[in-house]
Amino acid sequence: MSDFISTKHFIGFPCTHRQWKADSHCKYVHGYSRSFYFEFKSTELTKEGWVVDFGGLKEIKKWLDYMFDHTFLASSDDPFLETFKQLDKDGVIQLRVLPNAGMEGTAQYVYDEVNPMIKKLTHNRAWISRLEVRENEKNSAILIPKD
Ligand SMILES: Nc1nc2c(c(=O)[nH]1)N=C([C@H](O)[C@H](O)COP(=O)(O)OP(=O)(O)OP(=O)(O)O)CN2
Repeated sequence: MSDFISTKHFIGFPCTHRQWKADSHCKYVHGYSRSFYFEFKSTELTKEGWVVDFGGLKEIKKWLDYMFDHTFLASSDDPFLETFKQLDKDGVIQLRVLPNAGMEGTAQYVYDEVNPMIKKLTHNRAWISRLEVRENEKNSAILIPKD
């Protein structure tokens, strides 16, 4: 029995974040166009011979748009969270809160949200075997789930 992997690259998600615990300039709000590179794995293919349908991932794209398209990402323990909530209320930013807004934190968050979507879509036939979250051409974090 072979393992099959298919991939999908979602690109162009302009959003901002800050790393409030950093001593460097990363503590200031800064923005990038993020991208998400998924690898999906299965040992069993669909009747068409696919791991996942490349065109069947609209729900995932919709969720990524909600989270990362023209949004302001804050870590849930950011001391300025209340200020950001007020800015969201005032219509200045679209606030999205996650446990950690950095690249590794985002990879974990996206994996936790999207892996169940893939499993549901494929009736547990396929899952995320690797996920790379990129903030620009230089920097990314890769999550490889434990089997
Ligand atoms: N492992 C991680 N390291 C860093 C993260 C991260 O999420 N994971 N994030 C940051 C900053 O928030 C920022 O995203 C990177 O800024 P910077 O250190 O300035 O990185 P540059 O690529 O611009 O650095 P150059 O030296 O100018 O190439 C920091 N680290």
